[in-house]
Amino acid sequence: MRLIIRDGEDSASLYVANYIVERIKYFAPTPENPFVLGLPTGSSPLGVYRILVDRYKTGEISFENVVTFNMDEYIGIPRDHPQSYHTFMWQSFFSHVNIHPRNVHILDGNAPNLEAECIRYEAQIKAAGGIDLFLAGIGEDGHIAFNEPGSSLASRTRVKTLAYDTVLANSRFFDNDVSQVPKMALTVGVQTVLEAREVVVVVLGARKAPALQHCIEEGVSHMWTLSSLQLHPHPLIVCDEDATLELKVKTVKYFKSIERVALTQGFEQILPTTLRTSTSTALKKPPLPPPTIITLPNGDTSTPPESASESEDSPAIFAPQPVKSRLLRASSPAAEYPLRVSRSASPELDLIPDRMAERIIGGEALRGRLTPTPGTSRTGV
Ligand SMILES: N[C@@H]1[C@@H](O)[C@H](O)[C@@H](COP(=O)(O)O)O[C@@H]1O
Repeated sequence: MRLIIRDGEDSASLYVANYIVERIKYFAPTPENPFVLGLPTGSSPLGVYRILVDRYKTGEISFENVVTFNMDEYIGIPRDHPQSYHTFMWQSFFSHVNIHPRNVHILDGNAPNLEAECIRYEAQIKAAGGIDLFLAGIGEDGHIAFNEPGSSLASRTRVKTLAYDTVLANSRFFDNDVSQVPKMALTVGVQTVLEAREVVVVVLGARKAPALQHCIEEGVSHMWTLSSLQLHPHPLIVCDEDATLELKVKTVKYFKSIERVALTQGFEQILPTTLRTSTSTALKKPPLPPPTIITLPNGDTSTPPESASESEDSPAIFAPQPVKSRLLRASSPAAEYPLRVSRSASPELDLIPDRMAERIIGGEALRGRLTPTPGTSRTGV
């Protein structure tokens, strides 16, 4: 985990914007090998977007070959609603730079089949070669995207109910009227974020201080989903002084000293650029075969999510790699840990057999009162 602390919002935003510009420029994206950028909404990234727009206007950076995927979108408000994330992104950023509309991806919170929309989104990310850099903000409850407390750390893009704290916090954008705030959203999952080659989080202001403290100083917890970044190989959090208010003095000094020492040694507190991003197309994932169309129970069609078998095969670490933890790769725990017994057709008997009774002297009488053996009936127990 790298934590960069700046005096205020402006200097923190400047750091993040410079960082993104550097990443894109070094990557030297082309139409065949675009830079894939994950993007957030909220007030935290606004300063970053402003600087990126300025840099574009001065000719320093081009978004011609940048593909974007937004983190989330409300369900049920019109796409052109002033507070939709579509509106936010076009007003704050996309309209001011040379990005191709076809390269912009934002979840459709009005899709006729929301689950199919989520599956499609994951497939689009995979087809783009994965996300090179995911920029994020956080909620006051430590959520990343809309992965509210209690979200699975193996979650993927899905429909999510918003926590009351989030509805309350976001009511400032809806005339402070909680009743107007959508209660559900589509969001990329924690796992979707962790699979980005690099994650950069901007955390501003005292109201984010408790969340930052939990995520930096405490353990990984589904109650503070940003803390999952502790499992990512290349996470960077950039915050202002106010956001550090709940951190121990020792923690703040430690992270500041790392940056200072790195600078006095003549390098930034980042991995060598050549290790982080490559201009070689060979390092990108190969294009996917045409997606298989599946028919959902309600008759809609969609593409299936890819199995978790990929990404084991790159021996050289040239670019930031997706998380390989077995736990975090488990898109389906049931598939990851198959039962050794054949599963019963009856849900009542669909349990792992417990043969403890066999090990208890005189346990015959107990047999059947413990977890049933598949194929036997509980009748008469
Ligand atoms: N879904 C978004 C998050 O992605 C964002 O990080 C958060 C913080 O917003 P702000 O930066 O305005 O505090 O707002 C919403 O909940």
